[in-house]
Amino acid sequence: MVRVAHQSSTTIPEHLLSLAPASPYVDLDRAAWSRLSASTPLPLTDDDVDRLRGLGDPIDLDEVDAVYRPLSRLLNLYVNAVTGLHGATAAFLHEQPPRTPYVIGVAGSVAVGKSTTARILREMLARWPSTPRVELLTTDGFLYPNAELARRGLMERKGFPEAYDRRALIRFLSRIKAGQEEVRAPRYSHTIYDIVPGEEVVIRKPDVLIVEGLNVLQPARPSAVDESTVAVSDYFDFSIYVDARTRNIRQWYVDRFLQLRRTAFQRPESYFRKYADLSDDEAVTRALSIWESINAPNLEQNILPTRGRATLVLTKGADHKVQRVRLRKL
Ligand SMILES: Nc1ncnc2c1ncn2[C@@H]1O[C@H](COP(=O)(O)OP(=O)(O)O)[C@@H](O)[C@H]1O
Ligand SMILES: CC(C)(COP(=O)(O)O)[C@@H](O)C(=O)NCCC(=O)O
Repeated sequence: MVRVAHQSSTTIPEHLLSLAPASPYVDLDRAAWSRLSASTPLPLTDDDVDRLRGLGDPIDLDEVDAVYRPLSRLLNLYVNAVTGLHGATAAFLHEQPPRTPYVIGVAGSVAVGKSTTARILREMLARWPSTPRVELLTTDGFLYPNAELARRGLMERKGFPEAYDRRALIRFLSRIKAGQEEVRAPRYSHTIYDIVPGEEVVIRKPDVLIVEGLNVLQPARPSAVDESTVAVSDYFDFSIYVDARTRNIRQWYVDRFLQLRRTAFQRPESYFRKYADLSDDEAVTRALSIWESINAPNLEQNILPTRGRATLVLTKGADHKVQRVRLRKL
């Protein structure tokens, strides 16, 4: 007999224990994870990491070595395995193997550091001979423009699933997966806090596409019809959830807001120009108010519930370093 924790009076017969749902993840601490790629070369330098680091993210070469070197090796194995599988299907059908991009989703809260993760991965994957062309797309380009958000009463819901044109994002991904020569997406600017009229992001048949955004792991909406019954993540070959304690992410958000106040907010065209001259205390109050009214509820209600759908979960500590890695094995 094995006693179950917290249920001192209940026991489960051992033969039934094997029927308990197994976790689909293998859970590794930082040291165990980093030992997995001993023979993989580290292709980046300190200068590369300086260039790729996001605002407020202290990532360094040691972190890239310990966390991203094994991840890039794993992804290289997966890309090659999928290419082999496509080859097998094509051989069976007497067709040429298709050239379709391998698509990786990167999810997580506002201010958790998704963009640094995505940029480092992009650079590392591009150094493998089988995937020299790696493109990066952020889903903010699929937010409705501010005028449309205002019309729908969603200006205080930027980043919530309903603030995105999900159908357009799904159309974009289906064209990518179909191997279309050129696929276009709208461009979002954090400076003007809106879609940039007349500007587009053009993606041209990459070997790998990394799609980064708050909501990329949202399941399909059950009530929707036709193509929207498909989830964005149906187009992913692999997905990563960047995770951390909410109180740490909140602190990172406030710290970044204070940094932005001295930099991006100073630009005359910045939507946040009105915050550029706030005192430290006023800026902290303003940042916390945006966090508590928009980003925290979105994290709790929409983003965190998608964590269990990811192929890999990177859990960061208060110092931004990844402490734990969970990899889906089932
Ligand atoms: N108001 C802003 N002005 C300029 N850049 C911003 C602003 N807010 C966020 N950013 C930048 O946009 C990128 C994405 O931020 P975010 O969506 O919070 O994701 P994450 O922090 O997980 O990468 C980051 O590089 C961040 O520094
Ligand atoms: C633009 C974002 C919604 C992120 O979009 P994503 O690329 O993750 O789809 C986010 O960075 C944002 O601006 N949120 C609104 C609340 C705030 O200003 O913090």
